[in-house]
Amino acid sequence: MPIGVTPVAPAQVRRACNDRGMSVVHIDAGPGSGSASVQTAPSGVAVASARVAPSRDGDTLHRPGRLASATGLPLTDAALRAGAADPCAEAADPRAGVAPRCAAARSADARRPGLASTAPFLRACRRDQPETTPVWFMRQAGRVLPEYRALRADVPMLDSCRDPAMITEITMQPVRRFRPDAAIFFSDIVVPLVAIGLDIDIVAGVGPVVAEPVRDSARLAALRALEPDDVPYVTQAVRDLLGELGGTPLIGFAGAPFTLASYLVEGGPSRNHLRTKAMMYGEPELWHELLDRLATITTAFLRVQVDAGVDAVQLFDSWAGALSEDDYRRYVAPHSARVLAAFAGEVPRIHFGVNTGELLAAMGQVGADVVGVDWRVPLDEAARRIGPGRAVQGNLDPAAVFAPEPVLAAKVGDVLARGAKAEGHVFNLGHGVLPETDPGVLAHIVDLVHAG
Ligand SMILES: Cc1c2[nH]c(c1CCC(=O)O)Cc1[nH]c(c(CCC(=O)O)c1C)Cc1[nH]c(c(CCC(=O)O)c1C)Cc1[nH]c(c(C)c1CCC(=O)O)C2
Repeated sequence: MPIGVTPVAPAQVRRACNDRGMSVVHIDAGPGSGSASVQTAPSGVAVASARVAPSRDGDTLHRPGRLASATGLPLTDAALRAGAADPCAEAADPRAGVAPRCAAARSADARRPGLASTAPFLRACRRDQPETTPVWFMRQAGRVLPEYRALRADVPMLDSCRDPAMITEITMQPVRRFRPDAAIFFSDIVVPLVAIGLDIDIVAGVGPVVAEPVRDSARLAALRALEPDDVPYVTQAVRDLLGELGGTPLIGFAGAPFTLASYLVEGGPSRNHLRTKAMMYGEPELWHELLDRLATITTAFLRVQVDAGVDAVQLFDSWAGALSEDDYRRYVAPHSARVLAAFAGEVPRIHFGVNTGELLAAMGQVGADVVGVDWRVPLDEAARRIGPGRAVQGNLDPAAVFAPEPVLAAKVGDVLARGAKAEGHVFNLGHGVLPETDPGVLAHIVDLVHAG
């Protein structure tokens, strides 16, 4: 159902300050239209959401950043005219000698204290044994959710990745629905490359498409270092999310140098990575310079996320499974190792690739605390290959969601039993959620995992 365009009368506006230090403006758009709210973070960035009358299938849409259509005003104008400037400031009374609630909330915008020792996801990453096995899903945000499809209906993928309100809302959608043990920051692996000026589009059903592939040393110059100012929306969205998430940890992520290189050299998704391997074998100096530049960009992109407060990072080397172990160790591992080493001892580092059964030991050795495993190798065998000192993440076949419930439940039970033999286990799918997946089945899997 479309959001109405009822103008907002002053009498319908209420101001408040929530316990996360955000100024909140509630706007009641009148009977049958639902309500809208604008939250202005201490930084001044406005986050809007609208509750509209339920649609026919009973879903309520939360549409951040779309308050323009709810009120007929641009988002920031709506916030300002509603007087959202800073009610928290009014609440502060320096003479009272008591920190106002809002100020306390503001100071808590670093990683949340105590979470590392309480959140099952973070405990499992550190090879502790929480009471329940933590679970989240790669690609849990996205097309399986009707509320995501509604929000993204006329917004290009990369635009949504550069809008803090959209990032926050899309990251929160699966958290509200499935109650997983971790949220994953909504973005894409090409976002840092776009941020430094590369012409890349994400084409629906295809993936990233690069206008000018990087195939010679002249094009390498385009891969300049990424500065925090290139991605202000990432910093802002992570900060806003920390306030939204309560006790749920937030995972930041980036693409690993090899997987990014494959997109850049091929110009888009590739089955056999022919041009990529041709450069790797034929021009090893150029190859290593390319991966070195990508490692620098990836490290900087993760640094922005970690400094803003994410609780863990996942380095996606989705296509590493295209390589033999020897080639992986020679041409790829040193660059991934440099990225991961930058965060040693700061936050848990998860390293994941698909079809990496033969690479599991090598991927563990590049500096991961947790090694992600696809569905092809049973987790107990995967843990044996990875060796001591690492937790595992995975590894239900993403297609198992289409199995009859008893078969699905048995498969979940098998993953749990084998994962219990590892030093730490984070339940996940063996790769991203498939677009045809019924979200209700994902919620059921969360329940099955938590029930043990
Ligand atoms: C290889 C890769 C990409 N992006 C990513 C990887 C590594 C993970 C993996 O192995 O799948 C990482 C990624 N991309 C996205 C996330 C969001 C967080 C999450 O919920 O996991 C994450 C973690 C959003 C996205 N990234 C993309 C979508 C779909 C875009 C849309 O909804 O139109 C989402 C939600 C697009 C994308 N971006 C990419 C591909 C292959 C595609 C799919 C193209 C398609 O089938 O439409 C590149």
